[in-house]
Amino acid sequence: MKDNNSEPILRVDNLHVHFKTEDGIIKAVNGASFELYPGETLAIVGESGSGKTVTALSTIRLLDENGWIAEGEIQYKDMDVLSLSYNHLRKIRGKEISMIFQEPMTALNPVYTIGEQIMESLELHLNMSEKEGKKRAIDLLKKVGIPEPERRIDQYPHELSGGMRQRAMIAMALACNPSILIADEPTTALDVTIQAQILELMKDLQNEFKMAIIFITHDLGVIAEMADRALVMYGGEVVESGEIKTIFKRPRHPYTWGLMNSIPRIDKDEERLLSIPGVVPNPLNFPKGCKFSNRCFFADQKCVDEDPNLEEIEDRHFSRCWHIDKLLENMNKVKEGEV
Ligand SMILES: Nc1ncnc2c1ncn2[C@@H]1O[C@H](COP(=O)(O)OP(=O)(O)OP(=O)(O)O)[C@@H](O)[C@H]1O
Repeated sequence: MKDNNSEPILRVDNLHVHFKTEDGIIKAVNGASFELYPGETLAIVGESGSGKTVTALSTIRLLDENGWIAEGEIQYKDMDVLSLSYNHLRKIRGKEISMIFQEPMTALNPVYTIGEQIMESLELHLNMSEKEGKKRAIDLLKKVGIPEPERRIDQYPHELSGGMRQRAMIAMALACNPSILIADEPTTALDVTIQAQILELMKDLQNEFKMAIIFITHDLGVIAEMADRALVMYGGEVVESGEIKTIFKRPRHPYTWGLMNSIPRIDKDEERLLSIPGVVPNPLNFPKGCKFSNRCFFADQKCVDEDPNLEEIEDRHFSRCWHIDKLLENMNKVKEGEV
């Protein structure tokens, strides 16, 4: 949980990330800014291609070879990330800022045992002896809920079930007690029961390890319980940001509202699913005005012509929309059953 008095541990300001492709320059992130506070969970939400992963990975400059940070500032603790040497960056990656992914096999090496992989990280970053490392690895496997850790430590990734592999990857990511964990769709590939267990585990570990989490997901439903704040991204831009409770109670961007309406409600007799028509715009050729204008119920000529700024619409709640008034009117109509 966020400590309101603390300084941010990570600050990203006006981040622009580009990729060179045969078809031209892809503008994947277009001016994203955010802060991350110690111990909090910040969700980055949006459909596929909205720039969530690239934004998060840019914080440790982990971009594909054809990509670069075209503009912006990134500050981690008192360090200017964009001017760090490669050696310095390597010390931060995996130790202070670590990652887990949707597919654990991206992070786990199939030819080494789970124990060897955790111990390697401990040796590399913390200079631990083999004996100390093994003890810590067993302890970590226990913490992430892997039964019989003394035996499992000698198993290879393919010998574990999907849920257990996810737990092993989490153990590896937490080995050096990071201050930030980037979790990129960590539960998307798992069935609902295992998904709930992994989310619960992450919350417990966050309390124990006092780390901040950047939780990337396309599913607003997942973050309701998990996150303190959210950035909603569309077309490489933040279109709404704020406390998670505020965003769920009072969404102030038509895109967020659309995402919320795509969550099936089990507490309603009649399930109402208004999914968002159309697809995310091509990053080689964004519309001139608001990037969401061609899919928005409320768009008019102004939206097509002029790109709105991200404005603070109430305390620490930001939205990038010309027509919050129309959105509110419509939300009320839906609430009253008129639409
Ligand atoms: N190496 C690359 N070369 C070209 N384009 C890329 C590269 N990596 C990412 N992109 C593009 O950048 C945009 C943002 O990608 P990103 O992976 O951040 O989206 P996302 O919101 O995380 O979606 P997903 O959930 O599908 O990963 C997309 O249009 C993607 O195709």
